[in-house]
Amino acid sequence: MPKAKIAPSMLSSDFSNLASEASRMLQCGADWLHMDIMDGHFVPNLTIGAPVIQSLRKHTTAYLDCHLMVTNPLDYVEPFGKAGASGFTFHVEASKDNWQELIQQIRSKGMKPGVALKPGTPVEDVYPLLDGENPVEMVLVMTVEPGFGGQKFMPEMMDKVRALRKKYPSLDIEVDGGLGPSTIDAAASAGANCIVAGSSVFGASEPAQVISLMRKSVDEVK
Ligand SMILES: O=C(CO)[C@H](O)[C@H](O)COP(=O)(O)O
Ligand SMILES: [Fe+2]
Repeated sequence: MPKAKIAPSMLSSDFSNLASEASRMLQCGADWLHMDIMDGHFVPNLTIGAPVIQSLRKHTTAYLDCHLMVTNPLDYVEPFGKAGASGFTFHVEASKDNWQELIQQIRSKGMKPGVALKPGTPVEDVYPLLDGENPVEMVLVMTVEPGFGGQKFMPEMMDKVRALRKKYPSLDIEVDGGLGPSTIDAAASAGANCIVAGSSVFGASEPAQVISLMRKSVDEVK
């Protein structure tokens, strides 16, 4: 299984101090910064867009792992590429008829393509995006309904992670929603290696300890 990537979700940060919150997380040992993009339509919440990514990019060289919970992901590819996004993960539910073009465009703008799936979406729906000649490089398995931080982890989603890990041993598999010290072992043993964690990291008195505990749990899985 690929190495652990711990990605604090900046959704739980103090947005008025985004650059310093980002550098605090990197100092605490974060590998990636997870950026939640919500359009108020695909999900019932509105967050940030390309201008904020562009502003943050001026302050850090870190990998910006962008999770696009938007109805028309193709419209976001060019602005996010220009803004300096590193990963561009779109939802399979929002890309039924244009995922091939999406993947190709994301790559052509220098970003790493990923696909996300909501709890109600069967894992088989992402297989075509992994089996073609231009596959995505990461699958994000939602472990809560997308839209808000601070929700409860859905352990039944681990069946999807296990199925993906069995079929794609070297794939980056990300889990997102309700991850923290009490749920990391379930996710790691199922085969997840990219771990998004918002409230558990930002709510901790020692975020570095939470990050290192989660990394250890993933990297100890054989
Ligand atoms: O995509 C998301 C919500 O749609 C967030 O990344 C996720 O909820 C992280 O927050 P927490 O760790 O608090 O659950
Ligand atoms: Fe997310």
